[in-house]
Amino acid sequence: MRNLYESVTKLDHRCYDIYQLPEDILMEHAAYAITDQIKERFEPGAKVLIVAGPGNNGGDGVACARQLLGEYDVHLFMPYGAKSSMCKLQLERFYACGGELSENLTDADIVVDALFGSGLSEPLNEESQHIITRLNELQSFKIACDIPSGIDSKGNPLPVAFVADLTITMGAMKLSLFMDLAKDYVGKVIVADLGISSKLYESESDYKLLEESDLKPPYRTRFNSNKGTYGHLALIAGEKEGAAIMAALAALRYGVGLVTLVTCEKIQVPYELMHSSHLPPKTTALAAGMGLGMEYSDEDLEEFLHKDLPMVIDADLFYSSKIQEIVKREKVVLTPHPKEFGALLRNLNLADLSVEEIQRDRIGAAKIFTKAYPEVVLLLKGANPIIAQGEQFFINPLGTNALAKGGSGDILTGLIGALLAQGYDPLEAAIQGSLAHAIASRKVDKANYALAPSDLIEVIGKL
Ligand SMILES: NC(=O)C1=CN([C@@H]2O[C@H](COP(=O)(O)OP(=O)(O)OC[C@H]3O[C@@H](n4cnc5c(N)ncnc54)[C@H](O)[C@@H]3O)[C@@H](O)[C@H]2O)[C@@H](O)CC1
Ligand SMILES: Nc1ncnc2c1ncn2[C@@H]1O[C@H](COP(=O)(O)OP(=O)(O)O)[C@@H](O)[C@H]1O
Ligand SMILES: [K+]
Repeated sequence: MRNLYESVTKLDHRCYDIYQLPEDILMEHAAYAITDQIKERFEPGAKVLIVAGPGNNGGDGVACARQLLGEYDVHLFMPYGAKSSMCKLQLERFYACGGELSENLTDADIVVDALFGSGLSEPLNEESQHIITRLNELQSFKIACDIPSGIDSKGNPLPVAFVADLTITMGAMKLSLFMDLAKDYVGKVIVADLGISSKLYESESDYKLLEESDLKPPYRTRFNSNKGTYGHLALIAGEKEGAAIMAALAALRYGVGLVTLVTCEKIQVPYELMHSSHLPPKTTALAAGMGLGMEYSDEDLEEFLHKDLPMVIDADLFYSSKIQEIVKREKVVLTPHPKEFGALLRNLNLADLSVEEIQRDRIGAAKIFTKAYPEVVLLLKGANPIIAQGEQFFINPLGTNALAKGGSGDILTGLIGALLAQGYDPLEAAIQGSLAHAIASRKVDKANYALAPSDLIEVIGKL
């Protein structure tokens, strides 16, 4: 798990004021992190095009150009010259080392985008848009310095933004790089240490980035155990019972001892699942909402949901008035996708936001909910799901687009339900369920268009 920050300005200032590390030292390290990646990936002599802007993001690029001079075929293009004092200083050093500016954009093995970083403050003018479009067309390996130019501080791409293979972000991970709308632009994201370890550079943060090493599957450690030791998950099956069946199969695969589908009607269920018209008395957690439809009366729902059990709620229940009571309970995880989240916010009279408004400020939208219901765990689905409770926010960047298919969400509900039933607290169940879901999506040995829910269930057994 890594810290994430809205801005690192405060952290940079701590370096100047407390650690006595001036901007020059930080910038030299920032530039070297880019140089290092180029040297690791390309032989000396490779052609490097660096596009540097007028501020300190440009300064990083110019310093990198100087570090590569003599060993690589360096082309430094500066459409707006150097304006910040550090950028000017770097340019003087570049000239002193024999560097010359390029007049044009040129094809290259590697492109470094150091046009704008955290200082992007206005819409891109036509020239910048043209430059970025041209860079995006090149077949080069593309590195973004700090943040791809054209992505704003909330992670929203302007109409034109640089598409990187690798983003080297300076000092610490930024929230903006892990918003859904930025996912097609950032490529792989790595952090550059700026001459000081991350332990000293970073301060506490309420925002965390989940990593593969955070996954802790529910391995069994007790030898003297029986099915009851591992909990009993009840899933309410509704109009589209397939959704609850998939969730139930995922739950069984993720370690829960007993799984029962609860339904008003007699349905065919796979032989490994149980089936009942009542909530089993020893139920340890509930999952409800997926495929529920509108066939249940409030009384039916009351019968199934009356106990104060840990529960994960999904899909159709976000549209039901029942949710107004559920969010007041303890041990609740909600797993809406953005459209369902909009409905939930309206249902609770918290806000009236469109899907686009939610996606442009996912953290802000999540905060509207967590401020009103700080006990409830919210998992806002998406390309990079956000898991939030109170003031804590976790982002899971590990899932792939293979998950963009009907049924993926049902599997997630099953995984979270399985962990709740096995005694995980709701926040941990949501984090661990989301990690298992995302990591499984990478382990399915199929083309990314081919993933079916059953493939995910299979792989979940081999994490
Ligand atoms: N502060 C520090 O100690 C460090 C800063 N670093 C770098 O510094 C960057 C931030 O530098 P700055 O604050 O100078 O900001 P930037 O370099 O990101 O951008 C500011 C410059 O771009 C111009 N500008 C902004 N938006 C524009 C637009 N849409 N069209 C045309 N011009 C535009 C501004 O007028 C200003 O000249 C970081 O992203 C990072 O790359 C790193 O060197 C690490 C250390
Ligand atoms: N492009 C993507 N990258 C990563 N994860 C994704 C992507 N698209 C969808 N997912 C994940 O897949 C699941 C889809 O859930 P949902 O939209 O509820 O689908 P369904 O209701 O059909 O099961 C969510 O967990 C979401 O985070
Ligand atoms: K940049």
